[in-house]
Amino acid sequence: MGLGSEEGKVKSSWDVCKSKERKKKEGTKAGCWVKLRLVGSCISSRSKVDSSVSGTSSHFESKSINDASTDQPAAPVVSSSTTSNTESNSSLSKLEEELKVASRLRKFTFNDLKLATRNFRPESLLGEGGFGCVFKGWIEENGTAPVKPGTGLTVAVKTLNHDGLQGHKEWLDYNAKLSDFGLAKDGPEGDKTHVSTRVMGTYGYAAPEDPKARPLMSEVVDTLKPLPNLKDMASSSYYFQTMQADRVGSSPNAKNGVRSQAGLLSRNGHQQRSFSIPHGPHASPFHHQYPHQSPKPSGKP
Ligand SMILES: Nc1ncnc2c1ncn2[C@@H]1O[C@H](COP(=O)(O)OP(=O)(O)OP(=O)(O)O)[C@@H](O)[C@H]1O
Repeated sequence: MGLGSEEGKVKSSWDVCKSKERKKKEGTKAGCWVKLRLVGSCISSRSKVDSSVSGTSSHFESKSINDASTDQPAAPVVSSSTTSNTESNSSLSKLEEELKVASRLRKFTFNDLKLATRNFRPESLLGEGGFGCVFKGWIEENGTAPVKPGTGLTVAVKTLNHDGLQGHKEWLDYNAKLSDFGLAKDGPEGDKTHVSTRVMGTYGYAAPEDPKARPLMSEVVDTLKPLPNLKDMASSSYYFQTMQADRVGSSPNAKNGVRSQAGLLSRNGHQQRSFSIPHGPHASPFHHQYPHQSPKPSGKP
């Protein structure tokens, strides 16, 4: 990315950034989020800012802008060589992959980036995106320490807006130790009649810096084994039953042409409540989500 064309924008962008910053400082004590890229080169791993030094909440992300570059300080990207047939195996290899990437992370302090960009000074401003300003800085080739301008690696550091959510998800993920063991089943959607038996959910997530906190996949599988047959659970659910009834009712082959309402099945002219709802339709968590009529357009005006 050429820097010359950015020169004209620098002053005005900086003014915009500064005045925004001023407003934010007055209104909130929220931390500064930063994102980092190499200029004309790349770091193949994602990195995180340690905000403990500055006491502010900071986020750092390195992004490749030139994947063809081979002069890299970070380890090469590990290729995925695991060929798994089962889902748990592929999940396992995915986790392994994540751990390998995590082990290559560089951890920056806010101060590192502050010094690298010479205190985010106006002269270091490269430009402004929708979510914040981008500054030029210099860090050592194989580490995180700031170095003199013109030496080491040139990087672009983005300070994310205080009230923006860019990078928020990654930051939360990084901070999570083990979380969300919730499991869910894929229900039928639209035209699809197939009910997936695949269990969706996060088996567990360990912070990259603490891989020991991650449970072994075999432990996860053992935990899941005693669960009741999820396929049966799904097909006897209120959601599935109602969906089926609605589909039969809206089918052109439906004999009596009576469409079902949520929670009621129409068979042979008799109305009966779906057996999967012991306490009526309000017992279902899907009650408010599922439309009473088929979402499928009828094709008629
Ligand atoms: N690596 C870089 N080298 C040189 N200039 C850069 C670099 N990265 C960003 N810039 C400058 O900073 C400006 C903003 O970049 P940024 O990545 O924030 O843009 P964006 O993706 O449009 O923003 P956002 O994601 O906030 O909407 C760019 O238009 C460019 O002028």
